[in-house]
Amino acid sequence: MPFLSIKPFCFLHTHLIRYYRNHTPLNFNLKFNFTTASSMATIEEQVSKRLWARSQSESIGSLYTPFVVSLASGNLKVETFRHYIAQDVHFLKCFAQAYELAEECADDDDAKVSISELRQSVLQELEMHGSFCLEWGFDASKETLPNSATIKYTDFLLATASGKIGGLKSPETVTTPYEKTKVAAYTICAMVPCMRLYAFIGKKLESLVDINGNHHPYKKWIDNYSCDAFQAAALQSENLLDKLSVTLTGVELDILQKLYQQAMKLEMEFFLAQPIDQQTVVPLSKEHNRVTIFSDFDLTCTVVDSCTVFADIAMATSPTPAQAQPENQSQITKMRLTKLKNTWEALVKQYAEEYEHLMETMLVNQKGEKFDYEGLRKALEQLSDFEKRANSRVTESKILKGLNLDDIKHAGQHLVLQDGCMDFFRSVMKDQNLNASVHVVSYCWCGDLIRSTFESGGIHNLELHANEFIYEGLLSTGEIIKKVESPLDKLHVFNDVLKEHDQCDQTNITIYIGDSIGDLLCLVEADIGIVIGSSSSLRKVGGYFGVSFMPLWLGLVMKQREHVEGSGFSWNRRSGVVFTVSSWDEIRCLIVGC
Ligand SMILES: Cc1ncc(CN)c(N)n1
Repeated sequence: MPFLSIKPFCFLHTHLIRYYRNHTPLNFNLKFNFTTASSMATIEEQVSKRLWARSQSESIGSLYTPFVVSLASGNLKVETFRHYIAQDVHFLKCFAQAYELAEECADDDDAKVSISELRQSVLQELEMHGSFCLEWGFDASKETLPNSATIKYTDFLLATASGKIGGLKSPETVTTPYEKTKVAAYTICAMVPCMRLYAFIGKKLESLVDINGNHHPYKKWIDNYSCDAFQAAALQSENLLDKLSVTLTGVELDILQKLYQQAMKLEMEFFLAQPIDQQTVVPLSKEHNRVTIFSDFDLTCTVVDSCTVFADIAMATSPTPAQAQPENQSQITKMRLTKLKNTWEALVKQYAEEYEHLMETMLVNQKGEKFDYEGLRKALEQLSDFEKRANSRVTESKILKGLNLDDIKHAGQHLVLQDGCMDFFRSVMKDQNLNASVHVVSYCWCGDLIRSTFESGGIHNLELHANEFIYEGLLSTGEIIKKVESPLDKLHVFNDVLKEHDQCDQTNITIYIGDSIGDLLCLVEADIGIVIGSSSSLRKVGGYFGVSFMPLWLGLVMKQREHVEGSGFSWNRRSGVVFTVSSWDEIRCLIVGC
């Protein structure tokens, strides 16, 4: 089991940092940092930036919708695009109207000017839609009725702009300048995510225009949202929101957050509501009804390596000197604790040194251009031997002796997972269209930790392939039933499972999710290998053997672009390409949709 990421005794600390990062209230800076004018500027910036950062699930969700992926690929049917433009006209007219209402409510002259400028840019966008109609021969008047997703957003926006916001008084009573400014802030807040999202999507799609040799059929649309003027308008709307929200209380900032999230959700639903009459690469659940998912656990699902958890439990299990009564007893306990700590440190040090040496010897030959599966496998055989030796040292040291099963389960229940990880497993398990089997394949020393982690999230039916502690009563003996110790062991598990599944169903598609070198063989063997995180050693070793790393979204857009209607989407095992993601949300969007 890799020790490399071990920082003994930092488990609780990491928990705290992570908890803090996820739970810092939007009004945190207002409470703690409101003394000077310059600090106010930081506060102003932060509201819109924080709100956007918290909307990652919806922004990624929008990017992975069948509509946006097909639009990006250039093969979206023109009829779908026409329908979208007609819906967007309703959306934009309402947007312009909401700006008017917000301008009336704002009491600051600069804010009024800014709102008026933003309104002008919407009118220009509407002109662009008119030019689309001319260029593509659409008759915008043919389709006049907004669909339910469009209505949901326009109703929401107009209600907000009229002061009908949860918890606020009825609109007629919004009379004081303070209350009116608040309504202006709320209204702009319900619009800012739409601007930021389109600026984000515009930039993402811009890079693809070149891939299409500058002949992208929707180039004009992409240019409009990636251009400097639109990017500046998005920023202007954010600055406006930051300014308008300076005087808001904590409760009002919470309302702001809800409005922002609601707008993001409705934006995503707007994309999802576009009728797509063509095969799309996402979500996989639409085209493939049998999916076998494999995932690594340490640092793929978790934020810290489970070695650290066991180190912490071992330290905590050993009584502290203060707890022991007599002086000589206290001395003995102190020595035991020091010995335990030194043993851990020695194990970690030896692991790190040998690992580094192994890396040097593994990568001595000329770096190949082509994908070299056999070379990779041979190199990882060496790594397998090394991992097994390291595990033997751990069991011989008896460092894992005396850990209580209840403590392990408790640690598992409180283990912090990567954002979106638990949601991913839950949504895969409950997706009716997807006949998914889910396997967790891990070097972790103790399967009980993993089981209790997932069970605490309500997940009971995944298949676990990991090592197990041996217990006497509730206490671990320090011995391990070794099942998955190395890259080759992971590959054996993967192949054994697939042998069964492929026999049952040829349309079965396999996905492997991992973060490190130990996952590389499975990553390249799977139909879709997905790397989460940014391990540089994984990229180095992979690159050395000709593995290429491609952002998942880009890979999907390329697949969609190559696709010929009527044929299936083919995914090749051992193609030498693995996909990269920065969050579990991307994987969820790929497999089950947004
Ligand atoms: C649905 C929607 N959202 C945002 C934008 C960018 N103004 C737009 N045109 N359409």
